[in-house]
Amino acid sequence: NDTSMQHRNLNHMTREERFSEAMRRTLYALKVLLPREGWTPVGPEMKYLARAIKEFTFIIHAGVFIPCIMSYGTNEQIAKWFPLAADFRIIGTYAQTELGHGSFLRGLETIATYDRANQEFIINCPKITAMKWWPGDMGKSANHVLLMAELVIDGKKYGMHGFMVQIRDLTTHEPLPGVTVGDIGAKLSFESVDNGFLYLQNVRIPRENLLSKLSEVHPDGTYIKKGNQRLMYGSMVRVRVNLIAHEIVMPLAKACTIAVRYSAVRRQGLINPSKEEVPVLDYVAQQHKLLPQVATVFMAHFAAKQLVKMHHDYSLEVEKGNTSQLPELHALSAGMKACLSEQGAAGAEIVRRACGGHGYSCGSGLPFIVNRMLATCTYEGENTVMQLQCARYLIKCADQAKKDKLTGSVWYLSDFSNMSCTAQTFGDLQEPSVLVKLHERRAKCAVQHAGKKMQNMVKNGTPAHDAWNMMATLLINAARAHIMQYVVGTSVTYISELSCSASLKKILTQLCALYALHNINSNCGDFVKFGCLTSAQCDLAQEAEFNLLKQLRPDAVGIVDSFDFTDDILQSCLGAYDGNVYERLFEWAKQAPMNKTEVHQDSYQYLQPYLHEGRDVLEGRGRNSKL
Ligand SMILES: CCCCCCCCCCCCCCCCCCC/C=C/C(=O)SCCNC(=O)CCNC(=O)[C@H](O)C(C)(C)COP(=O)(O)OP(=O)(O)OC[C@H]1O[C@@H](n2cnc3c(N)ncnc32)[C@H](O)[C@@H]1OP(=O)(O)O
Ligand SMILES: Cc1cc2nc3c(=O)[nH]c(=O)nc-3n(C[C@H](O)[C@H](O)[C@H](O)COP(=O)(O)OP(=O)(O)OC[C@H]3O[C@@H](n4cnc5c(N)ncnc54)[C@H](O)[C@@H]3O)c2cc1C
Repeated sequence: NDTSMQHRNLNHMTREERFSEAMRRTLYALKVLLPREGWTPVGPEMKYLARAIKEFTFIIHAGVFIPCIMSYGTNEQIAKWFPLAADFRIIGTYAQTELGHGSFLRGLETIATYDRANQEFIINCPKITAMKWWPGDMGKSANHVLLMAELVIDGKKYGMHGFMVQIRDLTTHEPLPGVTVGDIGAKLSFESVDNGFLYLQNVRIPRENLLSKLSEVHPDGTYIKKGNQRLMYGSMVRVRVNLIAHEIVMPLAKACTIAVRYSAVRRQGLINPSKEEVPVLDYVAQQHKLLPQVATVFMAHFAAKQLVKMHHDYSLEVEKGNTSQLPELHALSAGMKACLSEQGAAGAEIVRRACGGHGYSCGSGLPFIVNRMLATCTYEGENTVMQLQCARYLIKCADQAKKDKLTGSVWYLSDFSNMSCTAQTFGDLQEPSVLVKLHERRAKCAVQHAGKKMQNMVKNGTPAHDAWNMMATLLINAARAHIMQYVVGTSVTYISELSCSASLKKILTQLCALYALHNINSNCGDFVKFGCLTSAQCDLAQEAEFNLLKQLRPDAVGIVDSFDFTDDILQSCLGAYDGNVYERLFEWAKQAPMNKTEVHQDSYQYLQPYLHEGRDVLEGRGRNSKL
């Protein structure tokens, strides 16, 4: 109810206005909403911020920079920088990606050279491709960066390390000497975020600014390794784990809320010629577009909760020095981020398109969501690269499964029990246990298929790295299959263990089955190729999905209402709770800057002469008049 927090009409703002408005709202939220004694918002504040986050800035500061201080800093460094960052007295970002490199981190070119005489690091971007490019909040907001750079001592390279680098004066906010920094310009989305560029030339920082939890440099230049160096990639694992809830599940839930509510209101065409126009939600084709995406929201939410728990448990183990869970967590977080962002971004576009012309209007709130979700396929690990990372782990596990009994998320790779499907009716294929088994078998076969293909190539003399490259598409499919079995399996378990009413459990079970069946029907080639289903059973799987659409249709609006978004958060003329779509669209359009005058003077100056000339032409007075 605080009008300072209510969204302005963002679509009618310029990019710079949106940037300033986001800054205003974010700082107001932090000042008003968050208890001063703590930092991490909890309870209703966190729930609100997570829903309102889309037009906040400082997300990298909050979601990456601060967690990195905790992950990579020593206790002394945390004690120094965490309070400053938590109170926003310093604003930071995570500066890793460069103009020339984002995915291949071993190719990063920014250098931090140790100067023993002064006990300082000298930071340089030796060429244009070394310039940091993309980090959020860096162009105009941040005054510090957590800079990921190649550490060099006496000419020897030690790999990527994290350095705290101040880039702007804390009083004037001007760039410091040797710092060239700015905004990278208009993007597909994230209009309110100043993703920036950063060119560093001979910038000196104290030796103490190397974040030294995992390694340190002594005053005499001695380099000490202190832990599993793969923990240096730990911040990316954490963000991949966290962004699923914030940047995939939440926006897809918003898009589904808008599209389902609108589809219940929008009447268009006839099913029975003798009856009146129907709500488009009555078309099975529309249900087939929308309801599987609603199911994806729930299944991704359940799977993400399990992954967050896994990451939490792993973090506790790391504190005890046990990093044995890291390979599985890396593979799972990389695969989940890639596969769910792929599904989520595609799903948001499917439901946008299902809203016809008004879905193309920014007044629907849908283009904003779609464009924002597209970024999840690229940032925090480009999806293809992440899927190949996941596949790398799966191929290793498949080899190990030949001699060991595997546990964890890859246990099914060593399950050699009979997994043939005996389903005779479409009801059999709605059974959660049957759907889980089908997904496990498909994933196991996909991993083994990719592995076998590569082994055969290597046996025939192809170098292993070439075999890997040539089979990349099969490896990516194996990663997707692995994640789908994980999402279906964890969701079935989660729902079965949920203490809730029978009616709610029934709906959730139906949504889970719909998600699994939609995945089967969208990938039935794999399920038949790997002998998981017969062609006849594939027909039953389609029948099973259609049956679930029919069963869920009556509850569709109630299900999306349960996401509990306010109209202010949705920012949608199509998805507002009162369903007054047309009145809202008209009011919204009238507020457009284009309509602040009846005649648009800027363009009229070009039009006017033609209007007069046209009249002359029509009345026979104009140039070369032939009329
Ligand atoms: C302020 C208002 C208040 C708001 C309220 C607060 C709310 C805050 C919450 C927010 C939540 C989050 C929201 C997030 C929003 C997101 C916004 C966008 C942010 C975007 C940021 C970025 O994009 S940062 C840059 C990301 N970049 C990448 O991810 C780079 C990807 N590339 C790599 O990771 C690596 O290059 C690689 C893994 C692809 C290859 O690395 P490398 O060549 O070194 O390794 P190999 O492939 O040879 O493998 C070697 C070996 O290492 C293992 N390994 C690789 N990576 C990892 C890892 N991460 N962890 C563990 N192990 C790893 C790999 O498996 C191999 O092991 P083997 O045993 O040898 O097989
Ligand atoms: C909105 C947004 C916010 C961002 N925020 C930050 C931030 O805060 N901090 C930060 O450091 N970075 C940030 N980034 C950068 C982001 O992390 C990189 O864009 C991402 O890691 C991809 O790297 P790249 O852009 O170099 O693409 P590339 O790696 O060059 O990928 C280009 C193409 O090559 C393919 N490719 C690359 N390597 C392989 C391979 N090994 N096998 C097969 N195909 C391959 C990819 O699949 C892709 O199709 C942000 C990016 C965006 C879009």
